[in-house]
Amino acid sequence: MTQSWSDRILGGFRKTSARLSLNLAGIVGKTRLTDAQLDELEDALIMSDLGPAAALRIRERIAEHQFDSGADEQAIRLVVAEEIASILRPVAKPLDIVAFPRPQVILVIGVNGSGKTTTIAKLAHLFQEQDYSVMLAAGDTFRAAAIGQLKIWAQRLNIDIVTGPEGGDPASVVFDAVKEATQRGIDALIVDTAGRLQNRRELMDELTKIRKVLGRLNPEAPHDVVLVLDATNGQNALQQVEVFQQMAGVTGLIMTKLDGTARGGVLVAAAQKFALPIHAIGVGEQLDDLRPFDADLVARVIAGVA
Ligand SMILES: Nc1nc2c(ncn2[C@@H]2O[C@H](COP(=O)(O)OP(=O)(O)OP(=O)(O)O)[C@@H](O)[C@H]2O)c(=O)[nH]1
Repeated sequence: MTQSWSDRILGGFRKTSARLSLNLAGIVGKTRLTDAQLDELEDALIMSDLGPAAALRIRERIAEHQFDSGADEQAIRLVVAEEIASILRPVAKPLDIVAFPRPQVILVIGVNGSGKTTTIAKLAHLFQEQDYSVMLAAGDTFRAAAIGQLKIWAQRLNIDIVTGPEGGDPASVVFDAVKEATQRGIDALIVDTAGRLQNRRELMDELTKIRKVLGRLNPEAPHDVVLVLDATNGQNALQQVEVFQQMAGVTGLIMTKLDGTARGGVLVAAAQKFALPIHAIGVGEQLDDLRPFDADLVARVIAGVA
């Protein structure tokens, strides 16, 4: 039986939600919580991967809240859900195709294994469903397997892909791709990039060069620099945002693998800390497993009131 969308989302946030539940159990107050109870609550939120800043914000909200019918677990959860939603709502922004002139160039970055290739395929599929024409560029020339994987997806999606030789210059692949996409009036050009963080200097040079070449062809390009994060990485994902911010100037995030054993609370921590748009979330390995990011649903699931 296939799982529903909210079941999958539940999957990805179950760990966070369960830990929060465990830690909230037993907190019962009158119209206001005591400082000790607020401390307990704040700890519970931090342990649920929401991060210290979001935890403090939620604590303050609860501290000022007047629980007229008593502060039981459910009443507290509702306030927690509302505050998480208010952290998430401003960052929930789909990736829209608006570039003029076309194409909109979307650079996709992230460490190897984060789900970058699959996310590119899912994004391409999403745009196709919205009747946009899409082209791919295999800018990770470092590994033949990366080029091969992307080719297979392009075939499945029936879209064109520009590739270069293994070990070739990624910037030249991107240059060719933008030229071709421009000539053909393609709406969205999605560019894969290498993700070997262990050699930061090289990667940074590579990304800088790609940006320079793009800028020469179209000063607006890249229109988007989307960082793909693996939700199962928990707090490490936050460090990756910082590193890639410095290297490539991230404009938005997509968090993947929110279906399995993910620690989805990290999404709230990222929203609070970086205020970067979260374009979508990945909840599986299939093409239609990229979903818009629904701030209210995610907030309710984490707080356990869904
Ligand atoms: N469960 C789940 N698995 C995913 C999701 N997205 C990607 N994957 C899987 O994660 C693995 C890595 O995905 P890739 O797309 O190959 O990741 P990549 O970042 O391109 O990695 P490299 O090809 O090693 O650079 C694959 O087995 C994917 O099927 C997701 O949302 N949920």
